[in-house]
Amino acid sequence: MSTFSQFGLEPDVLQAITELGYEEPTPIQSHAIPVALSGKDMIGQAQTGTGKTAAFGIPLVSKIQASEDRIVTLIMTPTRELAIQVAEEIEKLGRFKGLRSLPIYGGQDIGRQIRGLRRKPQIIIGTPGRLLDHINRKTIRLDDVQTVVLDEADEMLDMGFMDDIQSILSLVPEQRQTLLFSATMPPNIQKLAQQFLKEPEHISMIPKTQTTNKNIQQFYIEVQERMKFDGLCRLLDMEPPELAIIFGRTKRRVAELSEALMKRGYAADGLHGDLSQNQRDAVMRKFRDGSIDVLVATDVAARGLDISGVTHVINFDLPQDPESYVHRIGRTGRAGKEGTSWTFVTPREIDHLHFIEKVTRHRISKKPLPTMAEAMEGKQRVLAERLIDAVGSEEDTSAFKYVAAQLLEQYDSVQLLSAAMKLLTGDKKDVNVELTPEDPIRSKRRKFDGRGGGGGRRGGYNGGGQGRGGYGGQGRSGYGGGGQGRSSYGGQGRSYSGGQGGQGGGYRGDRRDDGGYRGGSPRGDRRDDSRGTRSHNEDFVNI
Ligand SMILES: Nc1ncnc2c1ncn2[C@@H]1O[C@H](COP(=O)(O)OP(=O)(O)OP(=O)(O)O)[C@@H](O)[C@H]1O
Ligand SMILES: [Mg+2]
Repeated sequence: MSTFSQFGLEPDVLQAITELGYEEPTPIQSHAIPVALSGKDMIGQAQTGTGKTAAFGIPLVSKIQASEDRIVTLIMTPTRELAIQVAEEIEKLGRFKGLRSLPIYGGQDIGRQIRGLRRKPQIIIGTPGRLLDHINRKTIRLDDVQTVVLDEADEMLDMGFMDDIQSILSLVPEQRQTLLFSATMPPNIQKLAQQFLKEPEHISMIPKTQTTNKNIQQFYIEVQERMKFDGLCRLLDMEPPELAIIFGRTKRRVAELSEALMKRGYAADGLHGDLSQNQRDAVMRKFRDGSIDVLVATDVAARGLDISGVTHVINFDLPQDPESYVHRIGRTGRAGKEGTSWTFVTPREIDHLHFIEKVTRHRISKKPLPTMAEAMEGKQRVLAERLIDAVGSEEDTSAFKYVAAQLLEQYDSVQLLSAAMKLLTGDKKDVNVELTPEDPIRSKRRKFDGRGGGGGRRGGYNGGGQGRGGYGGQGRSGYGGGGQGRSSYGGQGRSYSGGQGGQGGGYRGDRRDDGGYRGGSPRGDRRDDSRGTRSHNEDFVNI
């Protein structure tokens, strides 16, 4: 068993780790911490919810002196909520050392950020757009940065941040350490890695057999578009979640769906890029403290968010690409906990679902749409539990006792209790709800021959291939860069499992699809045209 003390960390950092409740390092932490401490560039890949934040957070707080009064570490994340969350974890890791960190993200008052910068933080955690804003205003200087972390690096590319990242990194000294993390590493990450990393060590803890987290039970339901909403209500009733995140395809979809759920009596709210940051913060707060139990969101919530108590993820709309699927469902089943995901698929989208299964190398089990009877049964079970809990609790119900006794004298007890339960359900099944239908996702045509090297324009999906030194290198790299610890990026990586090289990966796919698949530019289909040509900003894409 490995322990945190084996890394030779300072007592202040070890104390912070203990306070966070981390007893032993997760596999990615065991492997990544020594490499990051050594100063090497690194690409770290591990499944969702397995502690990648601390895998880069621990070494970077270890390297900073509390007396330092310049920005020496820069962490970039694709979304604001993630910047806030990562900043909180870094703050906790560095607090006994007395380190100062600051999140810098769009939508927050810039004056407030400038005041925060006067405290001379050593660590900045930011989204690219707002970071550039500060750089242009000369409120942030990157001349002294020694370590850069790109969290969710592939998503930043996908959102069109490549130019911004390039501009930002051109201002960071060449002599720096760059770390890149994500649960998924599609081939376009090669471009980023080649440009910004120097002989990176590739550490992948992704097992050959499955890219999604094994703690997540995955189901899908084939359902007509017009039946989705009723299906969703039945699902929520049949298997009431502690907390659930429901993903919709677009901002409009999320707004409509959260509204509709509220109308039907669910404690839900929506999160998407058209809300003000104050609204976004309020929704996240309500979800984290449990005052709502259903968060409806665009892919803005797909990456990195770590909310304890999320038992269910529901893809109301099928995600556009396998990476999005992996990350969305990864909002549950974190830190060793169990989780369940449900995905709605319209009949015309079945091919696309199979494509996701192939790339993630996991069969998603088919389930029938819950029946009304099953939904009702689930609801009744929960109500009965709530009532029994209330009877057993210390709560004072004496004020109702007299009237209860009177009612029981006049009416049948079963009838009375049933009526009370019906009222308690807050059932609003009759409220009319209409959603604008979404077009089905078109399946991307890609080949999965599972043999040979990356013959396609962009190389293989798995980067399997003959070429030495190329992306994908020699090893039988799996999707996203290789089975446990196998070397991918030009053979720089370590091998933890001692695999043999030579064969191409499984679902390689040469990606000679029409129009390219997740290139370096913003996802066309997520673009929100009403915003004109604003670019390089999370507000630009339709999340
Ligand atoms: N060593 C550890 N022991 C116990 N819990 C841990 C440990 N390291 C991290 N955690 C917890 O695991 C959860 C997931 O961590 P984190 O958010 O860093 O995952 P991740 O790998 O970055 O996931 P994602 O790919 O979704 O971003 C967090 O709640 C974190 O506090
Ligand atoms: Mg993360």
